[in-house]
Amino acid sequence: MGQACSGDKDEEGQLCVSGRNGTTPVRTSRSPSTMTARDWLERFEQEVGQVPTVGQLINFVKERLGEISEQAAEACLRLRNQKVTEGGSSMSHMKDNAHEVDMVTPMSIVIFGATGDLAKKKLYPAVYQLMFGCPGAPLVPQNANVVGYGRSPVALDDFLAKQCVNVKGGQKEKFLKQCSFFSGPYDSPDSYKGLHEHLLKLEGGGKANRLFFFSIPPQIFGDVVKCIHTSAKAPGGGWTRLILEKPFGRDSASFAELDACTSKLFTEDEIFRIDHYLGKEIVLNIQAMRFGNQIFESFWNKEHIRSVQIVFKEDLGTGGRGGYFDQSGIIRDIMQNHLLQVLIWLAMEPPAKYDRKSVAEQKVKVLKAIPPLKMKDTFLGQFGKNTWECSGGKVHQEPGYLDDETVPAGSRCPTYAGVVLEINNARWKGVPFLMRAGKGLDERMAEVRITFKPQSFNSIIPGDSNELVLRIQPDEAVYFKYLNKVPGWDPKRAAPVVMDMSYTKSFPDIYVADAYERMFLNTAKGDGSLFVGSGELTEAWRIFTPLLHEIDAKRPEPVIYPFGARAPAGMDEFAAKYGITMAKSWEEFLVFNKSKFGDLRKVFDALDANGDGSLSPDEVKALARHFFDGREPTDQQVSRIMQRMDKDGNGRLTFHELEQGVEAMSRYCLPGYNKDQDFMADHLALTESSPKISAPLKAPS
Ligand SMILES: NC(=O)C1=CN([C@@H]2O[C@H](COP(=O)(O)OP(=O)(O)OC[C@H]3O[C@@H](n4cnc5c(N)ncnc54)[C@H](OP(=O)(O)O)[C@@H]3O)[C@@H](O)[C@H]2O)C=CC1
Ligand SMILES: O=C1O[C@H](COP(=O)(O)O)[C@@H](O)[C@H](O)[C@H]1O
Repeated sequence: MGQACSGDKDEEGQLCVSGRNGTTPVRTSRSPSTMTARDWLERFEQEVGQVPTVGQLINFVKERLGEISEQAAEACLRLRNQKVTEGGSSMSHMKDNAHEVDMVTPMSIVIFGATGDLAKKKLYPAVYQLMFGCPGAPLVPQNANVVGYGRSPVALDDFLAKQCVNVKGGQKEKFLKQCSFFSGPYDSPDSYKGLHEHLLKLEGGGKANRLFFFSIPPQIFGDVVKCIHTSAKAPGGGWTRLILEKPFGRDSASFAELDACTSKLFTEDEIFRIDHYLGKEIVLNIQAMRFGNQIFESFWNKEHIRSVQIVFKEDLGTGGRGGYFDQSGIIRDIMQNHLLQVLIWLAMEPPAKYDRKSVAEQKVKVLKAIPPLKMKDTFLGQFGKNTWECSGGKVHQEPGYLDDETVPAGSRCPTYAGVVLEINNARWKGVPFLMRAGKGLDERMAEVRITFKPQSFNSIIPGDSNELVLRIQPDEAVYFKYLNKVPGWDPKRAAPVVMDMSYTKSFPDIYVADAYERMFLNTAKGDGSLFVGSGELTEAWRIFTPLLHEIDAKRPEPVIYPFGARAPAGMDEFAAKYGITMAKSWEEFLVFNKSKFGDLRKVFDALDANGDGSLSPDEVKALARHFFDGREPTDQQVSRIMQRMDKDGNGRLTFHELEQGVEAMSRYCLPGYNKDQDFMADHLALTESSPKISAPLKAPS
């Protein structure tokens, strides 16, 4: 019989786990008879590379010791549960003592391109948060030196007033005192000697750690890398780490050149290629969902999943930076990096461990199974100008892409693309992965939509496919659409409902860090598991380069869509070729069901609780929820609906405004849709018997 050492609790409250076969060889320094539950847990994680389930852990001990006592099993259970609730898997970016920030050695953070847009929008605010602003701050030393670097001299106060305008918080003054600026060319070793002297003074002249952020155009990366290497590396044995912003080249050849130049001078452990989507909460959550639960991994495959959509939408154009955008286009700007990274984390096999090397291995492996993209599996669009009426009868005008003065006349650069990827491995063969991304659309939104395969038993109670949606932004959420019986006499009457885990509801008041905060923090820790490896970039460019070269050479004509559209005309049909139905917007449901306005009136009246003939934004939310995809629209979506429909601008929507709004929205909803959709009728049918329309059925929590 295995036994727990009697009442043997160590200071952490763990019972010793020992067994009959005390001679079983073990790798830990302790003998099996003295191994604690923690030792066994660690050993499991070392050998298997994940946090075990309780059963796995007990079997693991049994296999090695022959038996395990009940008491000892309980100790394992407690410890394992404690570890899971603390968020304590060995996923290094979640909690990993192997990667700690050195809070003692002086640290300098140098931002190349400090006068630029990214530095202002993201970098200075992120560094401030880590030093002073976020819960638990400081997460990097508060006396870190934050040094901006740029080509032209600046007056420091003016520079800080402009570039730190987005830094918000009570300790801003203290932070600004830590900031300085150094000017010089990017390609002169002498200038970097000057930078080195400047840093030495700030650091005190001894050992220091240095983090260099490349917020500059990639064509000068090579010069900067060389100059840091010759003249500005960290002194006294401190670490030197480089964070490189995308784009990492524009095709296979240019990436290889860039990579050769950086990796000749710095090791892979010193290079942190950033993809800020990897720092977004929902993207990070893919790993926790897949590998921290029991159910997801068991249906994460071609037997159960019919298609995967990875979607990025922006309601902005190119904002006068079209000249820059025109060099890349939406595929290079969003797909080859951000959306592909999301795809990788969704599709890769579990890594043996959550360290940089093991993660990179699995990422490369899944990429190797993806054949190069083909033009026939690609849809291209470009936004044109549009005009619409909004609140108070004001007319809103949006220029088209070609109206941007910085865009070359007649450019065919795609601002929208849809591409379908295949993954030819045992897990995914035959499952289409549709990526679609666009600027100048109806909303800012990014999501993953996983649609499940109907199974033979579904003929008993037919209905729509289940969908698991991971909403990356705005309003992070995970929700699951499934069929639920409608309360009442008919046992077969079921309707789609939503099991909704929105972060604001499930984690109220929790601090959601900006992606750049995490990326700075992980670099300071030396944890590269969330950064992009050289091997995976080689593969990523192999997949995209032939298509990009063909687009560059042949300049296919993109489909022009009006600014603010949900998608270009023809995109739904393109998706349908792969068996994929793109989610409709709330407005479209209304537009397509105009003929049922009588019913809309019923819903409107039912929601108009005080009977004053108008709906408040909250009531509009309920209306939208009723017709949309079952879940609550975000505040942003509701304010957009109000903006478009509330013509007198009084903050309430009359039925007349709603009707007119639907008419106006018909202009957005492009021809070619199936006008006979009966979605609205289905939903109304559900509520016919109920006098008051309320939220859709609440899913069990
Ligand atoms: N802005 C964003 O939202 C995002 C940007 N990125 C990437 O981050 C990096 C920086 O972006 P962003 O701040 O928008 O870029 P900017 O165009 O604003 O340029 C940043 C700085 O680089 C310097 N610079 C610009 N052009 C040149 C040039 N031809 N030669 C030498 N130096 C130049 C300028 O600084 P100075 O003249 O003072 O030396 C400029 O302030 C880029 O690689 C971009 O692709 C990635 C994701 C999002
Ligand atoms: O990398 C880029 O990302 C932004 C969108 O980032 P998000 O975090 O706001 O989703 C995009 O606007 C830009 O064009 C692109 O270069």
